[in-house]
Amino acid sequence: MNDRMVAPQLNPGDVETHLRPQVLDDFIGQQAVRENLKIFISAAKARGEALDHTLFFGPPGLGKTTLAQIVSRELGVGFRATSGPVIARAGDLAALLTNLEPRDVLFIDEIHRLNPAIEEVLYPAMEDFQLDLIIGEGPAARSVRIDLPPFTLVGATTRSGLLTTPLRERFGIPCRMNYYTPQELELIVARGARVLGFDVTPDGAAEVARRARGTPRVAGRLLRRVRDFAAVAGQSPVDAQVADRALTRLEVDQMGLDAMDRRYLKCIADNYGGGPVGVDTLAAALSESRDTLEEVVEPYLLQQGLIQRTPRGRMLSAAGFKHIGLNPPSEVLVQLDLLAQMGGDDE
Ligand SMILES: Nc1ncnc2c1ncn2[C@@H]1O[C@H](COP(=O)(O)OP(=O)(O)OP(=O)(O)O)[C@@H](O)[C@H]1O
Ligand SMILES: [Mg+2]
Repeated sequence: MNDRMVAPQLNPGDVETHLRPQVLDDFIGQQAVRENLKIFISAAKARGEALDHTLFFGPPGLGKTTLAQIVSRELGVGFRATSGPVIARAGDLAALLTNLEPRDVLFIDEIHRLNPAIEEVLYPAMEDFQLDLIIGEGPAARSVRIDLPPFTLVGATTRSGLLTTPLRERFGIPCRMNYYTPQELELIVARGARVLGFDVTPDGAAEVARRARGTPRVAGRLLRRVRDFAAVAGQSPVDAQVADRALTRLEVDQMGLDAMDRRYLKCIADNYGGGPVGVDTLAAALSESRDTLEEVVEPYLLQQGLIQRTPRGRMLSAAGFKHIGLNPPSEVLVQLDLLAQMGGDDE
C-alpha cells in the first residue's frame, strides 16, 4: 500500500496521463500564458462567474490539452472534452452544451476542423449562452431557443490561421503557445524521470532537453526511449553520454532533428536547388501529407532558421544547407539576401 503511494506503478498507456502536470504551479514554461491565466481564473472565481472563452494555439505537443484540463481543475468545475471533427451534427453540440453544469469547461480540440454549420450554432452559444435550433423539416420546421448555463469554451488548435474570424473573435482569452527553451525542457525532463522512477543526471536531462525540438511531448517520448536503452545496457543514472548514445541510435541529431526533418531539408537541397518550392510539391515528393509538413515539420525548422517561407514557397537557409553538410549555392545566397532586405517572411 505504502509502496504504491510512493512509487506508483505505471502501465504503459498511463504514462502520458501521469506525466501531465495537474495544477498551474506545476506547469513549467509558457510563463506569460500561465501568469495571465492565473489572474483571469482568480478573477472569475472571485466573481463566481464562468471564465471567459479561452483559445490555446500553437504547434502540437506544447501542452494545450494539459492546460485546458488544468484550467478546469483550477476553476473547480467540470471538464467535458470533444474535438472539432467528432461533432458531426448541430444536435451533437446541443447535447453537449445542454448537459453542462454552470461554469463548466467544454474543451473542443482541433477546433479549426469544426463544420461551418456547427460553428454557426456555436456563435450565439458562446456570446449569449443561447442555442437556436431548427426542429423538424420543411413547412413544419420551427426554430426553438434554449437557454444554456454560462460555461467556458476552451478551444485548442495547431492552426489558428484556419479559424474563421467570427470564431476567433469570440474568444476573450487567446493564448499563444511557444516552443520551450532548453532550460524549461530540462526541468520537464527531470520531472519526467522522477515520475517514471529512474535517475538522470543534470547533464543527461540537458542532453535530452536540447534535442527535444522545444516540445514537451517529444521530450517525454525521448526520455522513455533513453530509459529503455539505459535499462537494457544496465546503465544508471542516465548521464549525457548514455543519453547521447540512445538519441543517436534513434537518429535524433544534435539539433533534435529526426530522419523526417533531414529528409525534408535534403529534398529541398537535392531536388529543388534550395528552393523556393511549394509545400504541395514537397508533400508529393516526400509522400507526406501537406498537413504534417505544415503542422509538425516546418514550424520547428522555421523557428530554428533552417528554412524560410517566401511568397513562392519554401527555401533552405544557409544554416539549413550547413546542417545537412552542404554549401549553399551562390544563387541561393543572393536570393536569401534579397529576401532579408525585403523583410523576408510572408507571414
Ligand atoms: N509545461 C509542461 N510541463 C510538463 N509536461 C508537459 C508540459 N506541457 C506538456 N507536457 C507534456 O507533454 C505531453 C503533450 O502535452 P499535450 O497533450 O497537452 O499537448 P497538446 O498541445 O495538446 O498537443 P496536440 O496539439 O498534439 O493535441 C503530455 O504528456 C504533457 O504531460
Ligand atoms: Mg492536445
